[in-house]
Amino acid sequence: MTSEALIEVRSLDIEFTTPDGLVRAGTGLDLDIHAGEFVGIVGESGSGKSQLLLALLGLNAKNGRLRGSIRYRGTELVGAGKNELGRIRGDRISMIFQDPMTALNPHLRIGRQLTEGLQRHRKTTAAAARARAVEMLRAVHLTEPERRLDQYPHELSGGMRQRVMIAMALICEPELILADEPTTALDVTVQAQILELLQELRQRFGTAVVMVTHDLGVVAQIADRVAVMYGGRIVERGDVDDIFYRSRHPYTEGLRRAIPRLGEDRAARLATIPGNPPNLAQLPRGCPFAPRCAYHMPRCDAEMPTLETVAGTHRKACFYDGPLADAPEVLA
Ligand SMILES: Nc1ncnc2c1ncn2[C@@H]1O[C@H](COP(=O)(O)OP(=O)(O)OP(=O)(O)O)[C@@H](O)[C@H]1O
Repeated sequence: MTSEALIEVRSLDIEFTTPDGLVRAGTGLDLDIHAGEFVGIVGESGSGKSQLLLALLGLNAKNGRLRGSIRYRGTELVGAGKNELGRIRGDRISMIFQDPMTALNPHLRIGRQLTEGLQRHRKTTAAAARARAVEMLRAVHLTEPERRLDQYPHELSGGMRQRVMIAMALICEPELILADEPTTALDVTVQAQILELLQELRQRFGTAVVMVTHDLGVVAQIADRVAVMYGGRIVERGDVDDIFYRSRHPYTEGLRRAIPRLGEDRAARLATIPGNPPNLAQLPRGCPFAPRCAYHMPRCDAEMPTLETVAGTHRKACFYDGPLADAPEVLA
């Protein structure tokens, strides 16, 4: 892995104008993504993870606005024109979604969908594109790749469709793949296979991956670095071990407790963090996690803590400096 930054996000705000007021899906986001690394972005539903991912591709709703800076190899993406974004999107940076059915066209054969991006971004003959599509389907371990090209998405299982999406995302050999909950819609066994596949392909092609998930356990297995989001902010980030074994943010502690463990009742586990995430249209003045935080202090209601260095590249945005209740715990 090199230390070259592919993406530099600085002071990024992601806002939506709505009848209920301004929705702040992202506030003051700072993040670097280096060539070849696997970055996990974790948080509960509504914490702004998906919007951050979409912002990296300049994809934003009509009522949305980006402020701040996102540089891809030095090129500013905030405010970039359609042509510039179009050149990067699908070619240098591509995306995998949670539900392959929303990204795959049900009326088009797999082969056509796979080769479309290649033919748009590269001058490739139909025969060469088809050969490349077969090669990619092999790379994602789909059996009978030639036959798959002539099939429609509904003829494949959910896991197979996700493999097709990964093949589609990889076909132009992007430098970065953005994956939004790519395994959530799949059953546990297939989930593990897809994660393994992403890891294998990353090593083989040297592609960086940013994966969004609500499950800290998923990124534990696979990520090099992790950013934890809450209320549209990154509240803790660091190496995967910083976040798992040396976490210093009470919210991360809550997420860690919510990781499925063998023999545990799922319903009981999900109740680990009491209360609800904040309404992004009515964020409090202080720390948005304060109302749910077991380490809450009066100062937390008045001021928002900024990301401070814990050690090395480990950062946390929290005024509480003592040990967390489960700090010595090592995950099984
Ligand atoms: N076009 C829009 N207009 C208004 N609000 C929006 C728009 N798009 C997203 N939001 C809001 O932005 C917030 C962050 O959404 P986002 O999808 O990034 O969260 P998330 O952490 O990925 O959660 P999930 O796992 O549910 O997707 C949500 O409250 C959502 O309602």
